[in-house]
Amino acid sequence: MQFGVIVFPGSNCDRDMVYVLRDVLNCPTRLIWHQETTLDDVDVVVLPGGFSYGDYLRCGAIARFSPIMAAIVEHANLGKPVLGICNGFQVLTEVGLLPGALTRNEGLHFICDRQPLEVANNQTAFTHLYAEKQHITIPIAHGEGRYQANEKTLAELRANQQVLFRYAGENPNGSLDNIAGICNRQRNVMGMMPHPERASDPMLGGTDGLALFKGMLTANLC
Ligand SMILES: NC(=O)CC[C@H](N)C(=O)O
Repeated sequence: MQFGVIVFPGSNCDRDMVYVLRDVLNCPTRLIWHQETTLDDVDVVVLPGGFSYGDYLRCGAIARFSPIMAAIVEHANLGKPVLGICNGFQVLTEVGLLPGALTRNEGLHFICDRQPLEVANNQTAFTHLYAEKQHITIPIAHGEGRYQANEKTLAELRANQQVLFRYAGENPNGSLDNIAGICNRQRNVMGMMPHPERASDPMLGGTDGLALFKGMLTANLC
């Protein structure tokens, strides 16, 4: 199973992601510059965190027009897996592969902390190695992480069990319904604001993120 990690101008978590996938988990992984236009050799697409295009306009609003995005939309529409972390989650909502939007944090500050999360749904290819309602700790680092959606979208997310992670304890950014991560209705596209790649090596102080990547490897995704 080959992973492709997309690099936009301003991405800064792409190497961390490659380190986890290639060095920690031994998976074939390649970086994909945003100007590439095909994903033929890639099974799983990962959009990493960062500050694509300097977060101008809104986070992810410009990256959404990068040449590689057409191939990513096609990949997703074929039912193949796509994972977006933080800025990657923002790009996925901007391009319409995930519902809702990420807006300025309630406190209007960039926040960087270790954050407790609750696993809201473990019945997906991404989360099946976690226990239902398991509490984990994953770092957050964002300025626009406040998840928002209209009533209809929120009702659909709940009805279809598309909320995969919720903030536990204090809600750090004002996200609706404490939402930290969601998937699409078909369950092959997922996005989350916290950074599991920063919690996948004991050297970094925690390994609670590793089950997400291991889950993808063992889920028979492709
Ligand atoms: N770590 C990240 O990916 C940050 C995303 C984005 N630049 C924000 O501040 O919200």
